[in-house]
Amino acid sequence: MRQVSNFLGVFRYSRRALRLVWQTSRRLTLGLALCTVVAGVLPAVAAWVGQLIVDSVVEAMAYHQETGRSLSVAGVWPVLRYVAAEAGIIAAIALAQRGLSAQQSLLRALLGQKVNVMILEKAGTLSLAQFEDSEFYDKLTRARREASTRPLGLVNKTFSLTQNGISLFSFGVLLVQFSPWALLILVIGALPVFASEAKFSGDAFHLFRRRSPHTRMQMYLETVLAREDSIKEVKLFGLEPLLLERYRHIFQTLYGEDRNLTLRRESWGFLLGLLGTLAFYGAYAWVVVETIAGTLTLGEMTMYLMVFKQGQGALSASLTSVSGMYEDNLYLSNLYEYLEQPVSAPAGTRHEGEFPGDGIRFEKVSFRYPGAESSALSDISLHLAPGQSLALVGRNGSGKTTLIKLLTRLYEPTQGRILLDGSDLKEWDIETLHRRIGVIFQDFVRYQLKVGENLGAGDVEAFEDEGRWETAARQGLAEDFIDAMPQRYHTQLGRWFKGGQELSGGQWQKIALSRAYMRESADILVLDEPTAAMDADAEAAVFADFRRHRHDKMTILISHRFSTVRTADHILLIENGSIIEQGDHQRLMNQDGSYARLFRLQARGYR
Ligand SMILES: Nc1ncnc2c1ncn2[C@@H]1O[C@H](COP(=O)(O)OP(=O)(O)OP(=O)(O)O)[C@@H](O)[C@H]1O
Repeated sequence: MRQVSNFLGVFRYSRRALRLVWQTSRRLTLGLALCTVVAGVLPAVAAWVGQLIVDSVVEAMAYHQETGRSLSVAGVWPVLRYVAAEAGIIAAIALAQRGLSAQQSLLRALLGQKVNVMILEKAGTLSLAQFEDSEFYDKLTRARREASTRPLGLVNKTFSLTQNGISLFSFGVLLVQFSPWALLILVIGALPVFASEAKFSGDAFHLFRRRSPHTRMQMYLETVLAREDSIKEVKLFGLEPLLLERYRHIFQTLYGEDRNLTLRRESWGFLLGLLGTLAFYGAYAWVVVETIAGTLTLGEMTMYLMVFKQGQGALSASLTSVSGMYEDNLYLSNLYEYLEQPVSAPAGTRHEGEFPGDGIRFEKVSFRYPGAESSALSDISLHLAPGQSLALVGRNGSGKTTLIKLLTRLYEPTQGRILLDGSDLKEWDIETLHRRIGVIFQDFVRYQLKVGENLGAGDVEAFEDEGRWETAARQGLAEDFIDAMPQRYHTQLGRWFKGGQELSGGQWQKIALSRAYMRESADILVLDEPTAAMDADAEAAVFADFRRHRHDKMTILISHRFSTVRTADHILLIENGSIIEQGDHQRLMNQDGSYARLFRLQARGYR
């Protein structure tokens, strides 16, 4: 029973794949269907015309022998007309097959693009938590790597199976006139090999799925070993042999499993295939004997021989389709699993808070990362009013960036709530919220795009606005080095594309800072260690400028440099996810606690 449902599983996703192909191009799908039917029926017609040729040849020969007449057009024409008809049929088959392959290539391109766009559109709706979940990330990688070519593969194979099915059926119609038993023997002989194909294809997929983490590790190692941003360190630390060895080791394990499966699959395929061949040649011998006995005409024998030959071909093609379809189906299940991944769409609709001008409030906020053992933040309460600045300090891993992730709604608090202008962040329309926040994270993105576009990324509405690029670059202190570049704002950045210029760490940081300034409409500015890679002059200038910006905006600054932190209106010292001291610089110094100790420690270092 399981085998049967396994086998029927072959068709599980065919309908969805077909719908996808139909939505991609109706004309091409119809053309494909038409060519499939034509290419399916015509071989049987050709076999039948073959019979007519032989029989009419035999008849014409007998006629000439009996009458002793010499060859005449009238005598030969009845035979030649069939030959001409067969030539026509063969030409039509060739046309249908060319039509099939042309339409398939066109559909492949269109469909690949459509599925990739679907995958990327879906990626845009997912939460950060989903991206950080390795199992989910695995699904995404698998979907991207394989599934873009699979839907058309499935449809092609479904069509090819249909085409071969039609051929086999029409051969059956011819064969049943000889003997229904012969037909039955052939069908029964072919079933075991079909079943084994379906089983092994299933095994292959499960193998593929189970080891996808290993495959992903292999892909990762490829990236580390061959990409410009990691090669510097890999070379200097001499990591190549070690990583390459790991890469080889993974391959060896995977290859061993592959080899086992391939050997089992092919040996069973061969043995069970023999059964089919046996049945086939049994029926073949039967036809030959019947012809010798005179029950079948020479023409009929020729037809059956052709039917057998082509039938064998159609059968093995169907077999290939079935095994491929099974795999395609399983891969598609992965694609749909990914596409159907539930997303908790932010449901808020607010464009304005209940108390405009109230600023940001955290009320007893705690947060634990999905799957983490302990909380990254516990019981955080704070208030930041417009025009005020807040600095977060604390050891590595104390929870500073996590607080920003909650504020920007990349994650939801596990307990407590965060209010903006008196309303819970959950109630806010997510785009309105994001428009109000300008943020640069430590790991900001270095887009391999033009300088200007790297700035424009901060405000999609002004993505191409050169005037705004220049203003932002001035505020972000990037103007000088951009002006010195060969094509100024139109210089390509990064090394991936032709003519790309690489920047220094500090210059990239200035680009990121300018990007945050692009967000003019934002009244909350968050800088997560924005100046770590800048020189001291630049840092001083950034903060001088920063103060000018503070009039009506809320600024949140994360930094390990106490010299810059001290100017903030409000300072939070965070340890293990909790606030342990807070107040302005003077107050914290007067308290003479951890902040004061750390401040003095750093000040000594600078002296
Ligand atoms: N995506 C994540 N999934 C699970 N745990 C995380 C994740 N990101 C951070 N953490 C954990 O949460 C804690 C707080 O991390 P966070 O990045 O907020 O620290 P931070 O104070 O910004 O540190 P740093 O000064 O090094 O930037 C750390 O213990 C870290 O291991």
